[in-house]
Amino acid sequence: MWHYLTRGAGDDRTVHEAQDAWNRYRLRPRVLRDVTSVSTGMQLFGAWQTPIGIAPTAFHAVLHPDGEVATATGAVAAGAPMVLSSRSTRRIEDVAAAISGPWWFQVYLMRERSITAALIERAAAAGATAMVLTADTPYVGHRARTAALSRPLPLSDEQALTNVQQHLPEGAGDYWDLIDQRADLSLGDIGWVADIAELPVVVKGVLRGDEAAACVDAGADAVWVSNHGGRQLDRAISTAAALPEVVAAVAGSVPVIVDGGVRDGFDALVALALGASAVMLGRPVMWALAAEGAAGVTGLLDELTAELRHAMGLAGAARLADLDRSLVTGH
Ligand SMILES: Cc1cc2nc3c(=O)[nH]c(=O)nc-3n(C[C@H](O)[C@H](O)[C@H](O)COP(=O)(O)O)c2cc1C
Ligand SMILES: O=C(O)C(=O)c1ccccc1
Repeated sequence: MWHYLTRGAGDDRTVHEAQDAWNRYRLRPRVLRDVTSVSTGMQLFGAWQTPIGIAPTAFHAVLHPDGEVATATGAVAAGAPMVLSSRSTRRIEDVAAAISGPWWFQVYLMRERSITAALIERAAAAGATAMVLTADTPYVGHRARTAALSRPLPLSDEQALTNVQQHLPEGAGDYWDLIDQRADLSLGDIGWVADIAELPVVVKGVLRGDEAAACVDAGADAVWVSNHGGRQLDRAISTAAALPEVVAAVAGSVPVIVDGGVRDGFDALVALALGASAVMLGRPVMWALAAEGAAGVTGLLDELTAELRHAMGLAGAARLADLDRSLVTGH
């Protein structure tokens, strides 16, 4: 499990660079601003108390007996956005029941489109307020080092198939093939997801300005700068390096979200000042879930949010809207 979570594709070059890349920026604080009360409140396909949220990650039942239900419970208590993975080990409806407010659903296009469509419909019916289409995984990254080190995940077929079982065609032989990733996903799929869900679509896994602009032209309602935590294309650039180019290219037409190597409130502050509207956490949520369940997830999100709030005040920003590009230098 440790290897599955921590490592990435190839030689882990992209994984190793992720955290250092945020640390290459430095802050240019404002002074003599009233920072008596600092708010981290944020609106993005829902209203939240913090712009620090939960990136979609697979198979939470391996980390905690309550799986994604515990993660969702932890997110709600922190007022943080949560993105539920297509590879959730808890039923979409059961996770949604743990959340009274908004949440987002991550879409993997599976080989059998009708299964993906059914998951999208169920998520929308259960109260999701946005769809996150993962674009960087036409097939899963080559994780040879992990494979050499790891044993199979302690995950039963029943857990892995929780959400798809009911949609498998009668007598389907190789169902693993039906739910595997599609390699032919395209810009047209943004509209495909939007039409089924009747909800905004975020495209996750964008690392270039021109690609972000193409997504917006194709109807994306937000773009999410991500290299999938270094698990897809090794030697892909860091998200800290890619973010400014993407922000410049979309020029305020849609919100930009970012993840990858964000580990404290200062990383979050840098990302928000560079123009991100929200900053998402992958692995840290999994550590917190494994260690302390829902309370661990809330504790993690609260701690990073408190750190962000304190740093915002010292940088002279009382609201997220006060954060701008002039606050950061470097890279
Ligand atoms: C174990 C693991 C499973 C993941 N599963 C998914 C997934 O199901 N869907 C998806 O879009 N991204 C998935 N991701 C990528 C995350 O959403 C996110 O992009 C990445 O973890 C962010 O980097 P960080 O872990 O450094 O915070 C996964 C990442 C990890 C570590
Ligand atoms: O491991 C991953 O990063 C991931 O996104 C994934 C893809 C397919 C199945 C499970 C997880």
